[in-house]
Amino acid sequence: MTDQATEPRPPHTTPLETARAQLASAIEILGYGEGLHQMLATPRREMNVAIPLRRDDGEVVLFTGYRVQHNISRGPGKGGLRYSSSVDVDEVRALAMWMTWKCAVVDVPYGGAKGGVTIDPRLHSQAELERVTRRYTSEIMPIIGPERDIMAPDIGTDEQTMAWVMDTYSVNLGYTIPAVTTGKPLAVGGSLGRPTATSRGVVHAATAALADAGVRLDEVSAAVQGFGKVGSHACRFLHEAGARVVAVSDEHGGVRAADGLDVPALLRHVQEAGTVTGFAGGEPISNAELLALDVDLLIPAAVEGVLDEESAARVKARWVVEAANGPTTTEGDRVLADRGVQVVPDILANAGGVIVSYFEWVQANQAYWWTEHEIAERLEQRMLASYRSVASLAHAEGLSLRDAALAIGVRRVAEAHQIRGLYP
Ligand SMILES: NC(=O)C1=CN([C@@H]2O[C@H](COP(=O)(O)OP(=O)(O)OC[C@H]3O[C@@H](n4cnc5c(N)ncnc54)[C@H](OP(=O)(O)O)[C@@H]3O)[C@@H](O)[C@H]2O)C=CC1
Ligand SMILES: O=C(O)CCC(=O)C(=O)O
Repeated sequence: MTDQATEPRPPHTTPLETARAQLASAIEILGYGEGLHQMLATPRREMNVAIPLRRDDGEVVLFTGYRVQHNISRGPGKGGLRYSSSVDVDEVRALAMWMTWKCAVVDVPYGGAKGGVTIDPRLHSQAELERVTRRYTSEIMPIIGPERDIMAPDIGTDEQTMAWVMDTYSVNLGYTIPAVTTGKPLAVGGSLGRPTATSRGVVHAATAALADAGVRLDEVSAAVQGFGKVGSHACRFLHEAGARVVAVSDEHGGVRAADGLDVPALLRHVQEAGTVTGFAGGEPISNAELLALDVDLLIPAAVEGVLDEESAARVKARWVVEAANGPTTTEGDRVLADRGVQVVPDILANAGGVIVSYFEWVQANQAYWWTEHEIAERLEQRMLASYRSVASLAHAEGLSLRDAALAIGVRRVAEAHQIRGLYP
């Protein structure tokens, strides 16, 4: 009999290890050879840049930034820009690889890319963040552009960041080029519906997964980890659809109310306090406790790796819908599968953001703008059609939704290589 207390813990799985293991699983399912595997595992192009910043008080500090283009065979690189003190090149490589499969699964004509700067944006003024963003953009100018690589917001960045990137790029070329970023403010060529698109897509994916089991959203309870751009709107949409949102959290901790949180009041609290903690309409709860709550639907919407072997073993939810990128490690995935938890994978569940980014890029390229209704309708159609093709393959082949989504995404990218003549 094993002594649980003395058994060594498995080493922490990094996002890149998770991404590589997922690719290996898809390669096996598809029966591809080692040459193609290596090509798909390796980023096509990477740039590391040094970003000196003169702080508001005159001190000079140096940051490191990255842009990784994992694959550009189906179109330009596409993916967010992350500002976080924990960003490193391997994390950006993993996020870029996930973008490649995501864009292919929902069939938007892009490859996959991601950027990051190792900086905690909460410790800097807007003026400092603007200088960092402009310097980072200037350094990576040679590899970005509307036909090369298009940026969008991710953790720690927002519409304003995208406006600075777009302006820096445009000023360097001498004319305005809105399509170099997406997730911009409307005033500079942003799209209606982009700020809420990822969250809407998550709720469409959740609705479809529940419907496959004959369950409606207004019958379920939900817990959401992360209350930023994605998590906060996801809570709002779940609440509006009649789901009982019983717990939410951010990096400081969480709040819980068994009968359901008053989400509009919670959103007002966060506007004032900057955190969900201290909300009078709920009891305090830790992030670890939130993941283990007895709810129907669990939505991780924060960072990678939160559902590992240990935390996954405590999950009581019947569905995990991954709003975050890479929230489940390979071991966590196995544990959830063994326990019968249905996981709607990140590359499908959170693709609403890149779908509406694609709509924004199309609109900017045409200089012709769609209505919010048109965008919401096209987003829903594409999310549901993508979910259906993933779920059908999973059903037909006896695969998990993750393996089915990866198989579709990886196969489409491999086909592009083959047809272009790059098949090794
Ligand atoms: N923005 C988008 O369009 C898309 C985002 N994603 C993914 O969604 C996730 C969230 O992104 P986004 O909402 O944009 O990012 P934000 O920076 O807007 O929000 C991140 C949220 O996560 C919280 N958080 C950070 N670290 C932890 C932690 N260790 N435990 C619990 N909560 C934590 C933050 O808390 P605090 O506020 O206290 O710092 C904040 O509430 C990321 O995985 C991102 O890659 C995926 C597709 C598109
Ligand atoms: O909107 C985009 O281009 C990509 C957003 C993103 O970074 C993601 O989907 O992870």
